[in-house]
Amino acid sequence: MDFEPPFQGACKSLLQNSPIIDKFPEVEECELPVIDLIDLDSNHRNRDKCMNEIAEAASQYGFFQVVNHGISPEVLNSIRDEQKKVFHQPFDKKIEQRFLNLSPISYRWGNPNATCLRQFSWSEAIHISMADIPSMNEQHKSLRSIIESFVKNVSQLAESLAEILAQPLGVESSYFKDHCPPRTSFLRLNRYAPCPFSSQVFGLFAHTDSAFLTIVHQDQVGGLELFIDGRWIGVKPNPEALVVNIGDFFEALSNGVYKSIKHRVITNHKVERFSVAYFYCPSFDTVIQSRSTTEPAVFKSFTLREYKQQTERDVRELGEKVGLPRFLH
Ligand SMILES: O=C(O)CCC(=O)C(=O)O
Ligand SMILES: [Fe+2]
Repeated sequence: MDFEPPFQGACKSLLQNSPIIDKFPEVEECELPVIDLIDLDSNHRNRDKCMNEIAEAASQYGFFQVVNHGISPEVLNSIRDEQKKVFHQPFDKKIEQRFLNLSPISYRWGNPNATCLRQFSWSEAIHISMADIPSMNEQHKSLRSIIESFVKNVSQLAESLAEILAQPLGVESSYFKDHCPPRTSFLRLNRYAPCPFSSQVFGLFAHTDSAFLTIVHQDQVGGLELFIDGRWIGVKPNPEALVVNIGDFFEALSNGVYKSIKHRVITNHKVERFSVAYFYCPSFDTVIQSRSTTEPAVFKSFTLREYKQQTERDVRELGEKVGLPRFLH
């Protein structure tokens, strides 16, 4: 199929040099906490309870699901359809310098920096900076317009969740409006191709997200796994829900109270999988400083620029990001 990236060639030497793993151990599937956001309605008597549930899930699991999130099924289905169409374009087209008229390297596949099979990702992604959306190609009008609708909704959701999570930390209510202007976040369209080595290669290797929080719309194929209490757990897809996870910057801001949990995606032998992830991020010069009235700061303050530079260096030299441990006091 001419849309498929040459995954097999790219990870051939990694496959040869890696010890043969019979199979990834079977993981248990779990239902993440599901939080009904209808309760956030300002007059609702359950509003405080709902806010507590969000903060509790963020500190216990770092991951939760939300229903009644305000994004219509039509928008969610349309973005899935458009995403499918764009990934099913010829591979040669996708690797063109200015594919969709986005910044260079917006289209990514595999992992050119992988030094071992564990770091390879049998997937492709289009990483879209919010700042790039207005310049997207005219011939992809329908993709652009559905991205705009999705982003309009998901960015509001991200801001509300962030404000709720900020409250118990004593972070001023204007913090996110001030530091996360609309242009600084990212959208990532993911496609996980069927993989003949599904017992040995990941769809997306284990990582934490460089964001305040991430909101994921996944299809019903499944494959997302989280590392909780020393073991990997599979997330059972819920068609009504979006998945929310805490990223590194909220873990740092909250002085380790909210957890940025390692997660990965396993491949599927037969079917392709799609997901859309929205990364709620601050501007480059925002200083992220751990807030706590009672505990000493666990992390040194850093700007997003410093974090990104450190991450890029680690990926170049080690094949993967080290992340927050680099900034421990
Ligand atoms: O595909 C998923 O479910 C998760 C995607 C993800 O973790 C990411 O894009 O950072
Ligand atoms: Fe992620």
